[in-house]
Amino acid sequence: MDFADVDRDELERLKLLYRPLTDAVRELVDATIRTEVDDDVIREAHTELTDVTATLRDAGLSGPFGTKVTGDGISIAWGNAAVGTRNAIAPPLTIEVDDDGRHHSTVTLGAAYEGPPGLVHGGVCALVLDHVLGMTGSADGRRLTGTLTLKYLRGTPLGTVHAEARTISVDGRKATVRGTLSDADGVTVEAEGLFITPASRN
Ligand SMILES: CCCCC/C=C\C/C=C\C/C=C\C/C=C\CCCC(=O)SCCNC(=O)CCNC(=O)[C@H](O)C(C)(C)COP(=O)(O)OP(=O)(O)OC[C@H]1O[C@@H](n2cnc3c(N)ncnc32)[C@H](O)[C@@H]1OP(=O)(O)O
Repeated sequence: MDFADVDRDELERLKLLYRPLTDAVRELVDATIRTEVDDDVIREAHTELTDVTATLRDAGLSGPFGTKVTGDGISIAWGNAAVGTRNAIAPPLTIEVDDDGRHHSTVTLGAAYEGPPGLVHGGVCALVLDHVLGMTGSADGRRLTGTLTLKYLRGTPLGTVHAEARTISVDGRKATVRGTLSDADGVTVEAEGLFITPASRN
Protein backbone atom coordinates (compact mmCIF):
# COMPACT_ATOMS: atom_id res chain seq x y z
CA MET A 1 0.00 0.00 0.00
CA ASP A 2 1.25 3.51 -0.77
CA PHE A 3 2.55 5.77 1.97
CA ALA A 4 0.83 9.11 2.56
CA ASP A 5 3.27 11.63 4.01
CA VAL A 6 0.74 13.60 6.09
CA ASP A 7 0.41 14.10 9.84
CA ARG A 8 -2.94 14.14 11.67
CA ASP A 9 -3.36 17.94 11.42
CA GLU A 10 -2.78 17.90 7.68
CA LEU A 11 -5.14 14.94 7.28
CA GLU A 12 -7.84 16.88 9.16
CA ARG A 13 -7.21 19.96 7.00
CA LEU A 14 -7.58 17.89 3.84
CA LYS A 15 -10.80 16.27 5.09
CA LEU A 16 -12.26 19.70 5.83
CA LEU A 17 -11.21 20.83 2.35
CA TYR A 18 -12.61 17.89 0.37
CA ARG A 19 -15.75 16.92 2.33
CA PRO A 20 -17.75 20.03 1.35
CA LEU A 21 -16.74 19.56 -2.31
CA THR A 22 -17.87 15.93 -2.27
CA ASP A 23 -21.11 16.85 -0.48
CA ALA A 24 -21.77 19.51 -3.12
CA VAL A 25 -21.31 16.92 -5.89
CA ARG A 26 -23.69 14.57 -4.04
CA GLU A 27 -26.26 17.38 -3.92
CA LEU A 28 -25.65 17.94 -7.62
CA VAL A 29 -26.37 14.28 -8.38
CA ASP A 30 -29.63 14.46 -6.43
CA ALA A 31 -30.60 17.76 -8.09
CA THR A 32 -29.80 16.32 -11.53
CA ILE A 33 -32.18 13.44 -10.92
CA ARG A 34 -35.01 15.53 -9.48
CA THR A 35 -34.81 18.89 -11.26
CA GLU A 36 -37.74 20.12 -13.35
CA VAL A 37 -36.25 23.47 -14.45
CA ASP A 38 -36.59 24.70 -18.05
CA ASP A 39 -34.48 23.27 -20.90
CA ASP A 40 -32.32 26.39 -21.24
CA VAL A 41 -31.44 26.24 -17.54
CA ILE A 42 -30.35 22.62 -17.99
CA ARG A 43 -28.12 23.63 -20.93
CA GLU A 44 -26.63 26.52 -18.91
CA ALA A 45 -25.94 24.21 -15.94
CA HIS A 46 -24.29 21.69 -18.27
CA THR A 47 -21.91 24.37 -19.62
CA GLU A 48 -21.02 25.59 -16.14
CA LEU A 49 -20.43 22.07 -14.86
CA THR A 50 -18.21 21.23 -17.80
CA ASP A 51 -16.09 24.27 -16.89
CA VAL A 52 -15.88 23.20 -13.23
CA THR A 53 -14.81 19.68 -14.22
CA ALA A 54 -12.11 21.08 -16.52
CA THR A 55 -10.82 23.22 -13.65
CA LEU A 56 -10.56 20.19 -11.34
CA ARG A 57 -8.74 18.24 -14.06
CA ASP A 58 -6.02 20.93 -14.29
CA ALA A 59 -3.98 18.70 -11.99
CA GLY A 60 -4.81 15.16 -10.97
CA LEU A 61 -3.92 11.52 -10.50
CA SER A 62 -3.43 9.40 -13.61
CA GLY A 63 -5.42 6.51 -12.09
CA PRO A 64 -7.73 5.72 -9.17
CA PHE A 65 -7.00 7.05 -5.66
CA GLY A 66 -6.11 3.66 -4.16
CA THR A 67 -5.47 3.19 -0.46
CA LYS A 68 -2.67 5.06 1.24
CA VAL A 69 -1.47 4.66 4.81
CA THR A 70 -0.12 7.53 6.93
CA GLY A 71 2.80 7.31 9.33
CA ASP A 72 0.18 7.09 12.12
CA GLY A 73 -1.22 3.94 10.50
CA ILE A 74 -4.40 5.62 9.27
CA SER A 75 -5.79 4.21 6.01
CA ILE A 76 -6.91 6.78 3.46
CA ALA A 77 -9.27 5.26 0.90
CA TRP A 78 -10.81 8.48 -0.36
CA GLY A 79 -11.97 7.01 -3.65
CA ASN A 80 -13.67 4.02 -2.00
CA ALA A 81 -17.19 3.40 -3.36
CA ALA A 82 -18.65 2.87 0.11
CA VAL A 83 -16.76 5.26 2.37
CA GLY A 84 -14.57 7.50 0.19
CA THR A 85 -14.24 11.06 1.49
CA ARG A 86 -13.71 12.27 -2.09
CA ASN A 87 -16.24 9.96 -3.73
CA ALA A 88 -19.69 11.50 -4.22
CA ILE A 89 -20.99 8.08 -5.28
CA ALA A 90 -20.25 6.75 -1.79
CA PRO A 91 -23.32 7.17 0.48
CA PRO A 92 -20.89 7.59 2.49
CA LEU A 93 -20.94 4.97 5.24
CA THR A 94 -19.64 5.71 8.71
CA ILE A 95 -19.10 2.51 10.64
CA GLU A 96 -19.18 2.27 14.41
CA VAL A 97 -17.80 -0.63 16.41
CA ASP A 98 -19.20 -1.84 19.73
CA ASP A 99 -17.07 -3.36 22.47
CA ASP A 100 -18.43 -6.80 21.57
CA GLY A 101 -17.23 -6.44 17.95
CA ARG A 102 -20.61 -5.66 16.39
CA HIS A 103 -20.13 -3.23 13.49
CA HIS A 104 -23.02 -0.98 12.53
CA SER A 105 -23.82 1.94 10.29
CA THR A 106 -26.85 4.15 9.80
CA VAL A 107 -27.04 6.01 6.51
CA THR A 108 -29.58 7.83 4.38
CA LEU A 109 -29.93 6.52 0.82
CA GLY A 110 -31.70 9.06 -1.38
CA ALA A 111 -32.86 9.23 -4.99
CA ALA A 112 -29.39 8.38 -6.35
CA TYR A 113 -29.67 4.84 -4.95
CA GLU A 114 -33.06 3.92 -6.41
CA GLY A 115 -33.72 0.56 -8.02
CA PRO A 116 -37.39 -0.46 -8.07
CA PRO A 117 -39.56 2.66 -7.67
CA GLY A 118 -39.04 4.15 -4.22
CA LEU A 119 -36.79 1.28 -3.17
CA VAL A 120 -33.02 0.93 -2.78
CA HIS A 121 -31.28 -0.82 -5.71
CA GLY A 122 -30.37 -4.39 -4.78
CA GLY A 123 -26.76 -3.79 -5.77
CA VAL A 124 -26.58 -0.83 -3.44
CA CYS A 125 -27.91 -2.99 -0.59
CA ALA A 126 -25.09 -5.40 -1.48
CA LEU A 127 -22.54 -2.57 -1.48
CA VAL A 128 -23.57 -1.44 1.99
CA LEU A 129 -23.64 -4.96 3.40
CA ASP A 130 -20.40 -6.01 1.70
CA HIS A 131 -18.59 -3.10 3.25
CA VAL A 132 -20.06 -3.41 6.75
CA LEU A 133 -19.55 -7.20 6.80
CA GLY A 134 -16.08 -6.77 5.24
CA MET A 135 -14.95 -4.34 7.91
CA THR A 136 -16.35 -6.68 10.57
CA GLY A 137 -14.46 -9.65 9.14
CA SER A 138 -11.32 -7.54 8.81
CA ALA A 139 -11.21 -6.49 12.47
CA ASP A 140 -8.21 -8.78 13.09
CA GLY A 141 -6.54 -8.42 9.69
CA ARG A 142 -7.40 -7.35 6.19
CA ARG A 143 -9.76 -9.74 4.39
CA LEU A 144 -11.42 -9.58 0.99
CA THR A 145 -14.89 -10.78 0.10
CA GLY A 146 -14.71 -14.38 -1.10
CA THR A 147 -18.43 -15.14 -1.13
CA LEU A 148 -21.33 -12.88 -0.19
CA THR A 149 -24.85 -14.30 0.00
CA LEU A 150 -27.85 -12.03 0.35
CA LYS A 151 -31.50 -12.80 1.02
CA TYR A 152 -33.78 -9.92 0.06
CA LEU A 153 -36.79 -10.34 2.38
CA ARG A 154 -38.67 -7.28 1.12
CA GLY A 155 -37.89 -4.03 -0.65
CA THR A 156 -35.77 -1.52 1.26
CA PRO A 157 -37.47 1.89 1.08
CA LEU A 158 -35.26 4.84 0.15
CA GLY A 159 -34.43 6.84 3.26
CA THR A 160 -32.59 5.99 6.44
CA VAL A 161 -31.33 2.42 6.67
CA HIS A 162 -29.29 0.59 9.26
CA ALA A 163 -26.71 -2.11 8.61
CA GLU A 164 -25.06 -4.25 11.22
CA ALA A 165 -22.83 -7.30 11.33
CA ARG A 166 -21.07 -9.74 13.62
CA THR A 167 -18.29 -12.22 13.05
CA ILE A 168 -19.65 -15.74 13.54
CA SER A 169 -16.37 -17.63 13.27
CA VAL A 170 -12.73 -17.23 12.28
CA ASP A 171 -10.79 -20.13 10.78
CA GLY A 172 -7.28 -18.96 9.97
CA ARG A 173 -7.47 -16.70 6.91
CA LYS A 174 -11.25 -17.12 6.66
CA ALA A 175 -13.91 -15.25 8.64
CA THR A 176 -17.64 -15.91 8.42
CA VAL A 177 -19.72 -12.82 9.05
CA ARG A 178 -23.49 -12.35 9.25
CA GLY A 179 -25.44 -9.14 9.08
CA THR A 180 -28.65 -7.38 8.19
CA LEU A 181 -29.95 -4.29 6.49
CA SER A 182 -33.03 -2.77 8.13
CA ASP A 183 -35.48 0.07 7.88
CA ALA A 184 -37.62 1.38 10.74
CA ASP A 185 -39.96 -1.62 10.37
CA GLY A 186 -37.26 -4.27 10.64
CA VAL A 187 -34.90 -6.37 8.55
CA THR A 188 -35.12 -6.05 4.76
CA VAL A 189 -31.98 -7.98 3.72
CA GLU A 190 -30.04 -10.75 5.45
CA ALA A 191 -26.40 -11.32 4.53
CA GLU A 192 -23.70 -13.86 5.14
CA GLY A 193 -20.18 -13.53 3.84
CA LEU A 194 -16.92 -15.44 3.82
CA PHE A 195 -14.02 -12.99 3.99
CA ILE A 196 -10.52 -14.25 3.22
CA THR A 197 -7.01 -12.92 3.66
CA PRO A 198 -5.38 -13.62 0.28
CA ALA A 199 -2.64 -16.25 0.46
CA SER A 200 -0.28 -13.85 -1.28
CA ARG A 201 -0.51 -11.36 1.64
CA ASN A 202 0.35 -13.84 4.39
C1 LIG B 1 -11.77 1.67 3.96
C2 LIG B 1 -11.62 0.36 3.38
C3 LIG B 1 -10.69 0.33 2.21
C4 LIG B 1 -9.53 -0.55 2.40
C5 LIG B 1 -8.60 0.04 3.41
C6 LIG B 1 -7.41 -0.80 3.59
C7 LIG B 1 -7.07 -1.35 4.77
C8 LIG B 1 -7.98 -1.32 5.93
C9 LIG B 1 -7.95 -2.65 6.64
C10 LIG B 1 -8.98 -3.53 6.67
C11 LIG B 1 -10.23 -3.35 5.93
C12 LIG B 1 -10.17 -4.00 4.60
C13 LIG B 1 -11.21 -4.45 3.91
C14 LIG B 1 -12.62 -4.55 4.41
C15 LIG B 1 -13.44 -3.49 3.93
C16 LIG B 1 -14.44 -3.59 3.09
C17 LIG B 1 -14.98 -4.83 2.47
C18 LIG B 1 -15.11 -4.69 0.99
C19 LIG B 1 -14.36 -5.83 0.41
C20 LIG B 1 -14.25 -5.82 -1.05
O1 LIG B 1 -14.87 -5.13 -1.77
S1 LIG B 1 -13.13 -6.94 -1.60
C21 LIG B 1 -13.38 -6.93 -3.35
C22 LIG B 1 -14.12 -8.12 -3.85
N1 LIG B 1 -13.38 -9.33 -3.60
C23 LIG B 1 -12.34 -9.67 -4.35
O2 LIG B 1 -11.94 -9.01 -5.28
C24 LIG B 1 -11.66 -10.97 -4.01
C25 LIG B 1 -11.10 -11.64 -5.23
N2 LIG B 1 -10.61 -12.96 -4.89
C26 LIG B 1 -9.40 -13.13 -4.31
O3 LIG B 1 -8.64 -12.21 -4.10
C27 LIG B 1 -9.09 -14.53 -3.91
O4 LIG B 1 -9.74 -15.46 -4.73
C28 LIG B 1 -9.40 -14.84 -2.42
C29 LIG B 1 -8.60 -13.89 -1.53
C30 LIG B 1 -10.90 -14.71 -2.13
C31 LIG B 1 -8.96 -16.27 -2.10
O5 LIG B 1 -7.72 -16.44 -2.70
P1 LIG B 1 -6.60 -17.35 -2.02
O6 LIG B 1 -5.57 -17.66 -3.06
O7 LIG B 1 -6.09 -16.73 -0.78
O8 LIG B 1 -7.48 -18.62 -1.66
P2 LIG B 1 -7.03 -20.11 -1.46
O9 LIG B 1 -7.16 -20.86 -2.73
O10 LIG B 1 -5.68 -20.15 -0.75
O11 LIG B 1 -8.18 -20.66 -0.48
C32 LIG B 1 -8.15 -20.42 0.91
C33 LIG B 1 -9.43 -21.01 1.49
O12 LIG B 1 -10.54 -20.17 1.10
C34 LIG B 1 -11.47 -20.91 0.29
N3 LIG B 1 -11.90 -20.00 -0.78
C35 LIG B 1 -11.13 -19.42 -1.70
N4 LIG B 1 -11.82 -18.57 -2.45
C36 LIG B 1 -13.08 -18.61 -1.98
C37 LIG B 1 -14.23 -17.92 -2.33
N5 LIG B 1 -14.26 -17.00 -3.32
N6 LIG B 1 -15.36 -18.15 -1.63
C38 LIG B 1 -15.35 -19.05 -0.62
N7 LIG B 1 -14.26 -19.72 -0.23
C39 LIG B 1 -13.14 -19.52 -0.90
C40 LIG B 1 -10.69 -22.10 -0.22
O13 LIG B 1 -11.56 -23.17 -0.48
C41 LIG B 1 -9.77 -22.37 0.94
O14 LIG B 1 -10.50 -23.03 1.95
P3 LIG B 1 -9.78 -24.16 2.87
O15 LIG B 1 -8.61 -23.50 3.53
O16 LIG B 1 -10.84 -24.57 3.84
O17 LIG B 1 -9.38 -25.22 1.92
